[in-house]
Amino acid sequence: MIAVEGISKRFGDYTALDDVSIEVPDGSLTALLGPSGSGKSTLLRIIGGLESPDSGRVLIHGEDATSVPPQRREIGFVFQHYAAFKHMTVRDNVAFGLTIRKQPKVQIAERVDELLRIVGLAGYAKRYPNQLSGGQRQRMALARALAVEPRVLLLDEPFGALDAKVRAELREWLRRLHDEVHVTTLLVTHDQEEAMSIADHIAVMDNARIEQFGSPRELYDEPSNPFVMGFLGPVSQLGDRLVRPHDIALGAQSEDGALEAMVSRVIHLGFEVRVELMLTTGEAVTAQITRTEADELELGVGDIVWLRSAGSTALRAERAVAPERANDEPLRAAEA
Ligand SMILES: Nc1ncnc2c1ncn2[C@@H]1O[C@H](COP(=O)(O)OP(=O)(O)OP(=O)(O)O)[C@@H](O)[C@H]1O
Repeated sequence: MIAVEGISKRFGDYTALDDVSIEVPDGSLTALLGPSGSGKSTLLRIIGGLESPDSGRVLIHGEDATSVPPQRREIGFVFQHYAAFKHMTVRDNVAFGLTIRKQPKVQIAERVDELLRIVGLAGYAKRYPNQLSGGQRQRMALARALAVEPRVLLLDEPFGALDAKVRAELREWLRRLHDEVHVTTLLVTHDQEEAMSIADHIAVMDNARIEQFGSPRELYDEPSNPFVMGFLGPVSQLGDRLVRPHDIALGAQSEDGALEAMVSRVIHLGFEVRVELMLTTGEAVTAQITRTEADELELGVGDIVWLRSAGSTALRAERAVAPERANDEPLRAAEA
């Protein structure tokens, strides 16, 4: 387990991390998710020992690692732009950490073969880094980081420089790799879909703090505040409530507690239909319903419909923090 306790970090008078605590369960793939500048990379770099905190502690498997140099933390790193040795083959790049540790040649060869197989580069051992695609280079980087059997893998936007299609493929690939290797992994990303689709746990960061920590489902269904709710998916405001567009039910008849609205646009997205509406207050609301529901209502622009919140995920719009979570409650993952 990686535990971060009360870490703060300032750069001049800018606060990059403000009393951050988090526990990353053993063997999990945990994402640090947040907008640019929220402090994700700084937290990762402090865990890796590339940056030192002003206060607080980093515990790796129960040992205080706060002042242990990075090379002795048994950590593997992969960054967005990986600096490979250009004059070395893929095989030698992957073997690098083992070679400098002077391990027996036969053992190195076996381990490298296995790693190249795991990352799907078995046929590429003799190539040079500039003969690989961007995605292949990042997979080589992963193999190289894993070669020395780190206790922890730290990934900082490892697919950030790749195009959307390759990103999506590598994301699935990383999940499968993690299922095979099970090394405790922390992934920095600003992409909520990436975090939601592969992480066991997500820490949502904003303004130098962790806003919420939990499974993707917990965060989506029970966001503790409007920031988390909005960062993980679309949000509509219905009266004084923030709800998910797919949690808005549309009816043709007026009913208690429902809000009157006029249909301003109907957008067919295949199975789903996005309905843009205008409340009597003049506020715009977006609802997402199924094609069947839209057909039953025979929705057309200018129609009057009645909206109510039908889902369980709703926050009061003016409230910053949900009442069930106190501010000082420690952030930790649910039992796996
Ligand atoms: N060495 C440094 N010196 C001064 N300021 C820094 C330094 N490193 C980071 N910062 C500042 O700290 C803040 C947090 O940076 P950090 O890189 O941790 O954010 P991030 O959430 O990872 O964002 P991004 O996704 O853009 O990398 C930023 O405003 C950044 O400018």
